[in-house]
Amino acid sequence: MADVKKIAVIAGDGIGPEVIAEAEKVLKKTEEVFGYGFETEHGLFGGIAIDEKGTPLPQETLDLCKKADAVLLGAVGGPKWDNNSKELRPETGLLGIRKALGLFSNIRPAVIFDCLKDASTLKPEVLEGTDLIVVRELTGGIYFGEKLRREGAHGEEAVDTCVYNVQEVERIVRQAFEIARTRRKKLASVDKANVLETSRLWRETVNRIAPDYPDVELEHVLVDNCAMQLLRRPSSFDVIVTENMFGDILSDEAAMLTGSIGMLSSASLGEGAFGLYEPVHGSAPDIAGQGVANPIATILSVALMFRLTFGYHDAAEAIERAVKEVLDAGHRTGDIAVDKSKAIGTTAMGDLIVNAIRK
Ligand SMILES: NC(=O)C1=CN([C@@H]2O[C@H](COP(=O)(O)OP(=O)(O)OC[C@H]3O[C@@H](n4cnc5c(N)ncnc54)[C@H](O)[C@@H]3O)[C@@H](O)[C@H]2O)C=CC1
Ligand SMILES: CC(C)CC(=O)C(=O)O
Ligand SMILES: [Mg+2]
Repeated sequence: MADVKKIAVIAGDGIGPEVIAEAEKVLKKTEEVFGYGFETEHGLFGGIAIDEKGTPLPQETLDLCKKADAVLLGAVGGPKWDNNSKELRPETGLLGIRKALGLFSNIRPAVIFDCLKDASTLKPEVLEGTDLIVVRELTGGIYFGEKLRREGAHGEEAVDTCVYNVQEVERIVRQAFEIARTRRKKLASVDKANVLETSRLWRETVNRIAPDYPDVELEHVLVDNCAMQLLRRPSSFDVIVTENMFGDILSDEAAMLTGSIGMLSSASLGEGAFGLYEPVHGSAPDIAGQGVANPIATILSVALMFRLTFGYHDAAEAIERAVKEVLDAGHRTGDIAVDKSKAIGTTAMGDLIVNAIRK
């Protein structure tokens, strides 16, 4: 058996534990089929950690993640904690873990499975050939800038500050150029440089380093236009690099090209091989506890973990092949089913994929 990899599993809230259970079955099956060794340890995180430990990100959970080779995360949040103070919000734990682990780069691939074209709200001919990656800056920008409430001339005011420095922009943009080099060699840098100073710094930085990547075709796209072009000509995008909030919003939009946000996986990376892997979706309180969530985003996040952190390309391919095989055979969870009456549940979808994993 290859050396045992330590994986910290933090399932979180809502559908988090439901989709993580299926991803863990996939881990186990790849152990059996490929002989890789995994040691998983669970940590409390998000709303459940607030309830049990009084904080969304307990120190022991952070320590568990730091000791691990990779982290598998479900999702956090829910109405129960929506009116809590900032420190006691599950989402604060999510931002905190990304920052504490130095995960500045969030990679979100949106790949269309041919057999799911009818599940998208877009016409199949618009989707034809769509295969893009959103590279989202993850530890800067308005989500992390100073926030305050104050009394203004017209009553209470709220302030969110957006800050980016050159180093933060340069490291994510270089990574995006490198990723583009391994693909169709096209990079769209998305900003709002006609209005925002942080975006002007972003664009200047992109233009300064672009000559280092003469083989990559660069376009600058304003974020409002990008939101529109993603629906108009999605197949023309290859790699999209953008700041934290724009990337958050555009990747949810890109998810709908694939048919459902339940399909979109993500990797959050820093300088080394260590990574945190999670679905792009949230805790989906509207369907939590019903056993109907689509586990594919989380299962494909395991494939990303194998490829990007462990270099287990054979197992990553086997998982992706298994997902395709199951979808090609017509199996659908409710979010991607055209005929909802034939939809299967989370566990059934997980079992089908596990059974389809082979060398
Ligand atoms: N990474 C994380 O942990 C994230 C957490 N959140 C949190 O999640 C909570 C809910 O946020 P929403 O805005 O509702 O976004 P959401 O992504 O949880 O749900 C949006 C819609 O997509 C559906 N959906 C999401 N994942 C699905 C899946 N796997 N299978 C089938 N349908 C799925 C939901 O049922 C819902 O209708 C909030 O507390 C939010 O802060 C939101 C986004 C990311
Ligand atoms: C707390 C939010 C930033 C979570 C989210 O929407 C995301 O990371 O996609
Ligand atoms: Mg989001």
